[in-house]
Amino acid sequence: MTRPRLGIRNLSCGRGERALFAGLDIALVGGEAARILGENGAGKTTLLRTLSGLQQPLSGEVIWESASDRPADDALLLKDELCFVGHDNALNAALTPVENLDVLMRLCGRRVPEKRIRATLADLGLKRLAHRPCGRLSAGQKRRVSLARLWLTDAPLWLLDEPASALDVESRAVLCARIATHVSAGGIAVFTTHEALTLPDVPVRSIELSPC
Ligand SMILES: Nc1ncnc2c1ncn2[C@@H]1O[C@H](COP(=O)(O)OP(=O)(O)OP(=O)(O)O)[C@@H](O)[C@H]1O
Repeated sequence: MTRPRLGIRNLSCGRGERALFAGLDIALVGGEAARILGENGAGKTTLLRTLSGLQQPLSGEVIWESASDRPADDALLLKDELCFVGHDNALNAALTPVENLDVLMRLCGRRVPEKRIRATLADLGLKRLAHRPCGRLSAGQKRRVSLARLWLTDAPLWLLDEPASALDVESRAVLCARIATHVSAGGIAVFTTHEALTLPDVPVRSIELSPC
């Protein structure tokens, strides 16, 4: 079976004209995970934004080779190939977890039955909060709602920016297990974290961003 590939070649990224890092080379295939390291402001979020297609690199290239029949040079913003959980939760405070997840999945080109969204929230211990406006949830509860996307998507590429922020120990372990399952099934996960995140039975490559 073909495995997806993510190639990052001689990549230089920045904000405006200013380069944050340069000459980054990474090659990942399905079944691999990468942890992006670097001090505050090193450009970890900028890298994930660039990989997702939300911003252009200053130079270099990002190549996504899908496991499907898509051409190798297709843009990464192929919504159904990518699940990007950003540093912000991207939740509308006035909408409930069920409504927010419905919107977020539609933005990725997926229609997920409400029944499945509710079941996923229940599995994640959020059953009683499923219909409460997200503005009335705690920081960790909001993060868990945002991360529930990882149980609803079948995108092969996951880009996760500080996914464990605000999570308690138990939720962090559940998250790690979910990422490991995704990678073991042939997916690719690229994540940033300041905390130690251990993915059971999955090799994780550490990539340090060095300032220019
Ligand atoms: N919207 C923006 N406009 C201009 N500059 C920005 C913007 N967002 C971030 N920056 C700058 O870009 C640099 C890299 O930011 P980035 O968020 O990628 O770093 P990071 O490695 O993810 O940091 P942290 O560990 O604090 O999350 C920082 O110096 C920051 O000040």
